[in-house]
Amino acid sequence: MRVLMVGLDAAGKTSILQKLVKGNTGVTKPTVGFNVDTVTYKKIKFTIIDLGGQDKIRPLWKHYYESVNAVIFVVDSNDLERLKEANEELHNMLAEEELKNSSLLVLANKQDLPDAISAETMIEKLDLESERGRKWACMPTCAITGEGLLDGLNWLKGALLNK
Ligand SMILES: Nc1nc2c(ncn2[C@@H]2O[C@H](COP(=O)(O)OP(=O)(O)OP(=O)(O)O)[C@@H](O)[C@H]2O)c(=O)[nH]1
Ligand SMILES: [Mg+2]
Repeated sequence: MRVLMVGLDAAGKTSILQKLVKGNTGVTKPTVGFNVDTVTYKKIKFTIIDLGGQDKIRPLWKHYYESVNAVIFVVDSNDLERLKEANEELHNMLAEEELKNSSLLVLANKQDLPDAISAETMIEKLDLESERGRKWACMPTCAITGEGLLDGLNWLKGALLNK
């Protein structure tokens, strides 16, 4: 299963990939380009492509849309100022024809931080209910503890198999 992981810079994408692959997070640098790794969970092999989220390189995301089964959109739940920007980038991306049939998993990351909003609030802030006709879910995660990450893979597995 080919999964694209995107989201604004510093949302925690590379940390999430590290946690899933190595079991712990290390020091990360802003991703320029991409990281790719595979994780096998419940007999499903997930190839996760982690793209850099800095605004100048967001235009590169579209080069990876082809033959993607699902998109993971990671949001910093503690960065309330940039939720609007995250909303815009998410919906711009979902408007792309190539992603019409892909499932969407939103990870409300950094749940360990004091101002983090809940997954329910994230659904409202990102207008996810407007995504009719698409399989989507929003889950609370923490890259550092790994909270929610396997629940996310489990949901992706279900979304893939029920297609
Ligand atoms: N407290 C907390 N910090 C996190 C969490 N996830 C990531 N971070 C921190 O957030 C910062 C950015 O994390 P990255 O994983 O590099 O973010 P990214 O989304 O890959 O960023 P780009 O590559 O620039 O798009 C790092 O300092 C991480 O340690 C989390 O769940 N909780
Ligand atoms: Mg990164």
